Amino acid sequence: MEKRISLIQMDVSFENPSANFRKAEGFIEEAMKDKPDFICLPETWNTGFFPKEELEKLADENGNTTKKFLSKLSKKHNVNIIGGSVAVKRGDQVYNTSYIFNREGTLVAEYDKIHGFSPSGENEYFKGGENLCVFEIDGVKAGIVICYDLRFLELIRSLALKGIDILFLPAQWPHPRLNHWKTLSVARAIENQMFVAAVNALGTNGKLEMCGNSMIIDPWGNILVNAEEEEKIVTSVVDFEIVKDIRNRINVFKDRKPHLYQL
Ligand SMILES: NC(=O)CCC(=O)C(=O)O
Repeated sequence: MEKRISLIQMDVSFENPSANFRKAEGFIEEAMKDKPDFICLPETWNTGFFPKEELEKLADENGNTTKKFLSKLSKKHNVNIIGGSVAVKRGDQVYNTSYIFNREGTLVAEYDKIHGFSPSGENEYFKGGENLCVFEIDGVKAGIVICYDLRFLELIRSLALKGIDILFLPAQWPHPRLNHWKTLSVARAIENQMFVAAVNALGTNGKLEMCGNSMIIDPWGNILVNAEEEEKIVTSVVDFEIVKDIRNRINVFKDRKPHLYQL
């Protein structure tokens, strides 16, 4: 089974949700020229990563604006949208939440980022999620994690053990850690023998400069496409037969000895 995946590597305007919604809509329209089955947005594309003083004011109340927006566009274009993530206010907490919509414009899954990036104080401003997220769209079994979650290999192995064939990874990952972004994304693809669709942002937040390099990586660790550091859409075909093939050739999942380690 083959699917076309488009990553929107967007320069996110810091603290400017209305400009970001306009830009995301334009990019989704433009991505349709590549006839994708899946379109993916980056992390906190509504606010940037992340406003501190203005967070509560700028966060999307119950995700209502984002859900309406993604539902309308996925239905209009008959495309599945992995909605990156947005800052969402629920009750008196703010979450870093991803919404996933299918071609019919129906919300099929949502995920709250589990690990807040403590060096930036994200864990103090956002409430961390408590649930893993696995979903199926168009016959594809997928999981999602957000940015800093990438460093927690146990989380991603847990998703792989639930049988996912592709991991979506929206991010706002900055310089100077481009090397970590690339190396860890490729490592997660190789060690779990799955595709990784890693969609980073561009843009600045004070001293932080996001490093782009959105990539689709196959289970052998080949980078099928890389947006480098340009604001643009990149698209690749992914062939899910490769997942079955590599797992037959080098059957890591069969050869594991989990009684000797935690996971
Ligand atoms: N948005 C993030 O979670 C940033 C993560 C990061 O910069 C890192 O892990 O390094």
